[in-house]
Amino acid sequence: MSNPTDISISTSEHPVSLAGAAGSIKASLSAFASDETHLCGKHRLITFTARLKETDPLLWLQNQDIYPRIYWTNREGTDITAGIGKADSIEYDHAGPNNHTFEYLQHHIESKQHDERYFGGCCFNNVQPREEDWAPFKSLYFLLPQLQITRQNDNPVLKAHLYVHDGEPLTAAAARLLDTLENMNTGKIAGEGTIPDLGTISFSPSREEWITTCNKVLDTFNAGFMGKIILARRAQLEFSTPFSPLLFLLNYPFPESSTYRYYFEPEPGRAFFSFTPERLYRRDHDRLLTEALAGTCSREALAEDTTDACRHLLNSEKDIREHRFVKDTISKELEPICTDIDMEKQVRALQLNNLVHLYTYCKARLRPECASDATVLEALHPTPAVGGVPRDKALQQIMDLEPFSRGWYAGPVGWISRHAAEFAVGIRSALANRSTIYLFSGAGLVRGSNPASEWDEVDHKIGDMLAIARQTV
Ligand SMILES: C=C(O[C@H]1C=CC=C(C(=O)O)[C@@H]1O)C(=O)O
Ligand SMILES: [Mg+2]
Repeated sequence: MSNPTDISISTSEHPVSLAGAAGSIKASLSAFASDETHLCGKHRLITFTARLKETDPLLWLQNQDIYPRIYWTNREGTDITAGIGKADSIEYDHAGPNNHTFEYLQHHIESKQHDERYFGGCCFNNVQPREEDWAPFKSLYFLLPQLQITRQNDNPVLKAHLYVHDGEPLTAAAARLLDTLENMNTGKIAGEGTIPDLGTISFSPSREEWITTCNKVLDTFNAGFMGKIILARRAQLEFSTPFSPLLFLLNYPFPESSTYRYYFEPEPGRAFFSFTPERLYRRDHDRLLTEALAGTCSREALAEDTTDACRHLLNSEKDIREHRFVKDTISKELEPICTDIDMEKQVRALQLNNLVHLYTYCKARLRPECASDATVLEALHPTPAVGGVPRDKALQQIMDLEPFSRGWYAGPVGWISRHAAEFAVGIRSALANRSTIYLFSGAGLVRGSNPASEWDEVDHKIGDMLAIARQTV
């Protein structure tokens, strides 16, 4: 077979209901698969799209019983996708340095003949053995959904991906997709479902252990070995019965907030999700957007309003130093791979619901030979907002000092296509395994950090997720 080319078929010009969209896609799909001129393997991916009347992708997803299930909202809320099923995927599961993982991803995305997005994520560091709860997540797992609702700038569409695998007859691939379309629920939502009662919560490390570990780290700063390190905590929540982790997204109380919403559920009840405010980067061909985000103040800690929290943060010498490590490292890492690096001079305050962060925006142009996601991922991940300075020493310390594996926590999560990508940093995140949910968040330690305040900072960072779990939102 020569290189198959990919095509896109639009099935409805005017917005229609979900059932109408599914019907027109089924009709186009059947017509396509029964056309003999298509049987010669000319096409690898055929994308069918139908415009939809107003549809909420998250409510649609909640109503579907087809896995994997994924969900993505960018920080601005202008780019939303909910997807089900696996048309194609890029999966890799071998321990080793992350640059191998990134190159594997690059090699596979580059070989595609189409520009559709693959959604997924990767491990923070790919060398640490992971607990069994992480098993379905792999070193790297990106997938092209079989069916998805995408809403960009308030224009929802239903998309179906007919993907013909090597050696597979077109009719078999079409039958698979048709089956998913038949099983897609187009009816009314059966009711939201509720989060069951929260039983126990335990923290790893304990507060006492955290303080001891932080003090050890502060000694390494005084000895001059290290500049910054981010230590994370894990909270283990046990519920009375298993439930759908999607309820965390459905119950998120701040739909207008400046956070990404990311959800990846490879198997029923086993999901990784994140309400992260932090962009790793956005790439469109050679144009790159990235940022430094580090340094935190909570409204609660000040018992004052957001304006005061912003003012406090912009005058906090320790937080500015904590932020500076990230800003300087990003500039240094971009230098060899970019031109036109435009890193804002002035640091700003980014307001979330209960927290304020220091934030610096950066844009740059990738050099032609560097315009690939493997190059950008290797350069930027992990920034000293989640790793430390110097990077390798910090990564080793994190593995030595944290009493759990990070898995996908703080790893790059998002989507990638041939010429574009957007990755968020998977912090303020959770791993769900039926009735157990692990929450992850961390804090940046620099010389002068106070271990007890850093413990409280992490409490505030997981505050929204804990409130959902306790049903006190
Ligand atoms: C590592 C996390 O937050 C980072 C991002 C913003 C502010 C941070 C801080 O002030 O410590 C952290 O560097 C996390 O939430 O898990
Ligand atoms: Mg901090």
